[in-house]
Amino acid sequence: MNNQKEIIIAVEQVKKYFKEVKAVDGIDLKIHAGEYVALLGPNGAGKTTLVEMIEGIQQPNHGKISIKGKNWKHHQDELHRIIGLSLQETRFIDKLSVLETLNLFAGFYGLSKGKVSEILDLVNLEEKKKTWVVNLSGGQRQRLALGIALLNDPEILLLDEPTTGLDPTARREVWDILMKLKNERNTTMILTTHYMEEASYLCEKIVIMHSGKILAQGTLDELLSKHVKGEAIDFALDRSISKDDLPKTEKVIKIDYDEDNLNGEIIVEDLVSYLPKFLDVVKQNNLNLTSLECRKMTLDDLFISMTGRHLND
Ligand SMILES: Nc1ncnc2c1ncn2[C@@H]1O[C@H](COP(=O)(O)OP(=O)(O)OP(=O)(O)O)[C@@H](O)[C@H]1O
Repeated sequence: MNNQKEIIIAVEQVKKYFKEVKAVDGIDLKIHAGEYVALLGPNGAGKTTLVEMIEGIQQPNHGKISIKGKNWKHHQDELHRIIGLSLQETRFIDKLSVLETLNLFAGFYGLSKGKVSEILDLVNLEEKKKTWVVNLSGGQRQRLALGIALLNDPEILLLDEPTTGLDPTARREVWDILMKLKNERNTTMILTTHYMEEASYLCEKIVIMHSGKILAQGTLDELLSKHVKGEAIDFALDRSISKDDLPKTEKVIKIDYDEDNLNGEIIVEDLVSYLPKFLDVVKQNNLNLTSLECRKMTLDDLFISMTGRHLND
């Protein structure tokens, strides 16, 4: 579907090395107008470095980034006008209120008071407009940073870990604002995140990064159907059993069982036919299950299968 849409950001063979550290190591990426894209990966994957090169804050050692056919070297002012960004840690002036802070940034763009009140409403900070920034919660600070990024109605929004460190409710509030933007405007967004739930919920395109490279990219369904097969049974027992006693059929993809910790994971092609056989073994051996979870495969399973690590390790 996106093939017909304009490519708004093109990253070609981009590298950024810091001495021997290959922070970004040969990335190609095309982003279409109106697309929400997640750069998902663990600490040190290169997400911030990549997004900062798209933001013009860092320059690549190699390769090319073009945004609507323009580049940071020759079209800085035009790019500043169409991009809104929120860095990993936004520093505010503590003893300015929310309203004063937004007015300050609105002044840089020559925007009206009407615009500031529209943004206060959009990021749900109307009730906090007289509160000093220093007294805001983490979630409210992030929403203020998002409000500043949205002041000039950017076509492209670049967010570096907009919900890291927030509790689930505060995270959800940020997601609601971003979904509202997606439904009401044609904003293109790139966000970096460690959270697979955030990438899956918000973004149609998920780019999985590791060690400066893209491991895989696509929609959630594409990634899962292409790279991870089966369904998982995660279990824990009250007493030990030999791994050899667990049922093996042609439908089993993988069995992991830790005899010391009495827990394991079985990946199977057909959960409905396998589960009764597994429960029979539990019963025949007079064992009790202390936990049992049957689940679909996730992006974390994909990441483990490709790197041997969890996304959040
Ligand atoms: N200015 C710098 N000097 C030296 N090394 C750097 C610099 N900036 C980043 N790096 C290194 O480059 C690698 C990628 O860092 P980057 O911050 O882009 O990763 P990230 O995926 O955003 O991680 P996080 O999720 O922790 O923010 C890391 O190994 C980091 O230590």
